Amino acid sequence: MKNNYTREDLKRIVENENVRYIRLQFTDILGTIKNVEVPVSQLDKALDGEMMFDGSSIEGFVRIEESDMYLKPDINTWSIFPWTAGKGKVARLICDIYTVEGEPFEGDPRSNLKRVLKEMEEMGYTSFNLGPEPEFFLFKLDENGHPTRELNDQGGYFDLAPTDLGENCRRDIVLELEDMGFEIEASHHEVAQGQHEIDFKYEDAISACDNIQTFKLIVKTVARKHNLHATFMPKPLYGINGSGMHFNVSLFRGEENAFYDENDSFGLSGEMRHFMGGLLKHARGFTAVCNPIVNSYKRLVPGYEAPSYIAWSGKNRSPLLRIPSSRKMSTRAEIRSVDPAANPYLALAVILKAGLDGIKNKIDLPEPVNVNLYEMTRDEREALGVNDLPSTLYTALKALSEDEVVQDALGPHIMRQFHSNKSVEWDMYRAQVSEWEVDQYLNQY
Ligand SMILES: Nc1ncnc2c1ncn2[C@@H]1O[C@H](COP(=O)(O)OP(=O)(O)OP(=O)(O)O)[C@@H](O)[C@H]1O
Ligand SMILES: N[C@@H](CCC(=O)O)C(=O)O
Ligand SMILES: [Mg+2]
Ligand SMILES: [Mg+2]
Repeated sequence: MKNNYTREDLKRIVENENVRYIRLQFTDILGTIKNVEVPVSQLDKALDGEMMFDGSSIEGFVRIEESDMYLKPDINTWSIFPWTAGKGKVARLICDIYTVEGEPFEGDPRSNLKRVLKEMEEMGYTSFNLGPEPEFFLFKLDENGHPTRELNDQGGYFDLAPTDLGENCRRDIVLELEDMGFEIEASHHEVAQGQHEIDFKYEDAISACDNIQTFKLIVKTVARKHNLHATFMPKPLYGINGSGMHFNVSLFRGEENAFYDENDSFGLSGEMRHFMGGLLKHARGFTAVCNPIVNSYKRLVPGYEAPSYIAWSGKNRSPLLRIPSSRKMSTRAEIRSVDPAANPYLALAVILKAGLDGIKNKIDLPEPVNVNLYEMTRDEREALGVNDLPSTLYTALKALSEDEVVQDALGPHIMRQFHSNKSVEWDMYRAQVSEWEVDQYLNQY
């Protein structure tokens, strides 16, 4: 979704399209999109990277004493929000964050991903590609406009109307996404009632993460217009599938997919096997980043097409990694644990770093597990050397503290802020008394 506009192009577009405001966007450590909105008269100043904001007001960024930060827009991310037609349109530019000293800010997830990508380039690769598969639920709003957990349809996987009442909403979402330059590959109802998936074409790491952030914004905005609430919460309802955001990834060297080898019996290169070996080795360490909220772990349980065990397969959907059957340019690894609560820039940084560590250290890829892991006993899994993914945010944070490669992928600033913020979240959660406990214990004890 990158364009190649010059400053002059933007000025012409502003004039022709009657753009009145520009949102300068960035993402904080927790994955939330932040905006500084400026009138279009400030376009030059913004493009010169001279717009300042107060970093101390952003969670996990900096202390009051060092709060001034600069927003440096990426001109290739210019886009007009299609729903702002009328009086005056609003456009956005996605920004990197710089310190007053003119250095990329180490707490900025987008700049941090660029740092890890440099390491990849030094190893001879030219791009890391990501095709994400974000899933979400559509729920009804109550009479006060607040979200409920009441589903608005009874549809199932690939069902068509009239059962799929969310279809009109999803179709509108796709149209708005296309207006913003997304190349939509597929859009369908997911396995659970009220659950949807829209897949867009893979792009290089930074553009793909920018796309995920834009995608979430558009899905939520359009759903509201249909009087629905779209949620990317990983497991909103007990007993049915949760929402994942599978990451399909590949490393390219120029026009060549470094994961593909036509001479290998599976069509997979040695680099890919080592990359996957690295992913498996660091899977426990990177889980806190890819599954960052308490609720993420309610999804990573057996039986709902989400992984709970560290293994790979070419066929089935119960392990952490799957190798979809397409080859040549589409040869890719699908990481099935990631969920849509993850900060995409951070999740991709830890995944890339884990894979590169596999290549650097020639980490061996174990044998695939082509049976349904959900149906195996712990002893059977242990006999195959299959470990568990962390089952709570607490165990995931502990595994993160023990994995230096994953910590390096975050850098010390993000690591410190992420870990302390998430530890507070866990402490708040563990003191709660849930309905399940009351139902189980109130009478019995
Ligand atoms: N070389 C590649 N590198 C990274 N991503 C790729 C590559 N080739 C294709 N993709 C992306 O992979 C994604 C494939 O999504 P698709 O829904 O087909 O996967 P799936 O795993 O079969 O679906 P599901 O898990 O929902 O059953 C798309 O975003 C596509 O653009
Ligand atoms: N919803 C499932 C994935 C279903 C699928 O394979 O598309 C998950 O939580 O990951
Ligand atoms: Mg899916
Ligand atoms: Mg998938």
